[in-house]
Amino acid sequence: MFGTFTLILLGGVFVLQGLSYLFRHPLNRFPGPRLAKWTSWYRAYYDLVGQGAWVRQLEILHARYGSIVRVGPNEEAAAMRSLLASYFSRRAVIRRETVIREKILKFISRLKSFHIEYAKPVSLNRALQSASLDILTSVIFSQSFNVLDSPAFEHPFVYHRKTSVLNIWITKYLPTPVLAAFTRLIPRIDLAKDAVVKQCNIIRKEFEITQSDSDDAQADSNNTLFHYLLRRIQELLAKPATSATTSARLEELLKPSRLIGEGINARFAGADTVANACIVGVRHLLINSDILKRLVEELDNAWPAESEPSYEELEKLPYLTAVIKESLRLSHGVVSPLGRVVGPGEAVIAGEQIPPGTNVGISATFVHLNPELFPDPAKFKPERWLDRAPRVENTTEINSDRYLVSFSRGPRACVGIHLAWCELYLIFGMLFRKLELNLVNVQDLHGPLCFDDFFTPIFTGNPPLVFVKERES
Ligand code: HEM
Repeated sequence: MFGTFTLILLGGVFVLQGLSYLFRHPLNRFPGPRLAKWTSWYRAYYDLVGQGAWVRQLEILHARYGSIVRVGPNEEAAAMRSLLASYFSRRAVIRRETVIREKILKFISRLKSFHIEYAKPVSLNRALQSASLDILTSVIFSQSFNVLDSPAFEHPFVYHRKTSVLNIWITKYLPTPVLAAFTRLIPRIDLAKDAVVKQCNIIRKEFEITQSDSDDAQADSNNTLFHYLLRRIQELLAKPATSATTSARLEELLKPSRLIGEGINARFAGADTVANACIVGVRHLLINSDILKRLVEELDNAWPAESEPSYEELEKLPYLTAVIKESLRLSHGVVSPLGRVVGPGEAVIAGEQIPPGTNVGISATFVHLNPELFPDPAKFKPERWLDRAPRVENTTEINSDRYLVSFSRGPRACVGIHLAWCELYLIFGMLFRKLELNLVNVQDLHGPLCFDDFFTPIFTGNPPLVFVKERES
């Protein structure tokens, strides 16, 4: 009896709070679906039941309500960061170039022997995902995950990717016990969770080894992410001028759970994003022979058979650069709107005053596919990045680097940007200089390239299948 009464009381408070929120909230003047103003389960429906359909729903909402849409009760979407930024600085990345190059050579050699080993064409998406995971893990950890060694590029860390990322939305909305029951009920999700847990365990182990190996932590040659973070935080703590507050903050960063978390974060932030840019770029190159021909010509001229240009030399190639920018534009980076909090003062967005404290977010897709910024936006056109017309006053600048927001902008932008660029130059450069990819399913690749929104996009539809041959130099 008492229990029922408490439930009714709690339910009443919840409904009253909801109603007052609904009618008195300062964001009420912004249009949007009624349900979304009241509960974040509106979005959860598209994330979970629609399995990555949120960005598609946002397109519909923008078409219906205009450029600003209220999509949640309050949503329109340091020290560790600066340490990560210096670990991934341009100079540090260039120092690790040989490690990246080695993994790409391994990738290329696996592609070359694929049809002899398996008597079938290579499915490129998984191959590229495997390569990017091995490159990243070999750069930041003492050993790479070596998924490139797996038969037919089907390592579980790559194979279960889609179901693994569904966990992002499940963990966002469900409390842990419900989540545990849910994953056990659906074996596919359980398997994917297993793949994620295994990767987290490898990273945890890597941290424990680094920690126990404290003498080596001083050695410059030991350049893993954990060695670097432990060494730098300890150096900062040892500085005589460090205040008590700063020390407390640094001690907090030294906690194993925090550091392991950063390793896991880097693993999941830095592999699929690079793979996606490659998946999009390679696919478009394979179905646009003129673009491919121009790229290969540029590479052949800059790269005689007997030499291996460095990343810094490849960066100077204009067409290769344009191909990479176009691949980044159409792969978007992160497609879920990235949340930022307005403040301390008001902000003006699309001509509207937004109160401080409001969570706002814009998906990179709406920028990258805006025809006013990128004319004919769905088309893969590297030429748009070359010989851009000078900006005419009071007009929108078109095809501008300013609107290439795959890495986001400002203080929360990607810390791995230099590593990503280096990987992309070397992957695109080496792949198309060294190999000939003969597409066997051209009919599957025409039509728009669609994706599901799992924070980063998961591209749907059939992947390119290719037979690979070494190019004659
Ligand atoms: C084409 C490749 C990449 C793209 C498009 C990309 C995009 C992004 C974006 C948009 C963010 C901001 C997320 C937010 O605001 O919450 C981000 C954050 C981040 N990225 Fe990347 N990224 C790429 C590659 C990498 C690589 C190679 C690494 C290396 C580990 C990396 C590590 C990170 C980390 C650690 C963060 C979180 C930074 C923070 O906590 O503020 N990313 N990335």
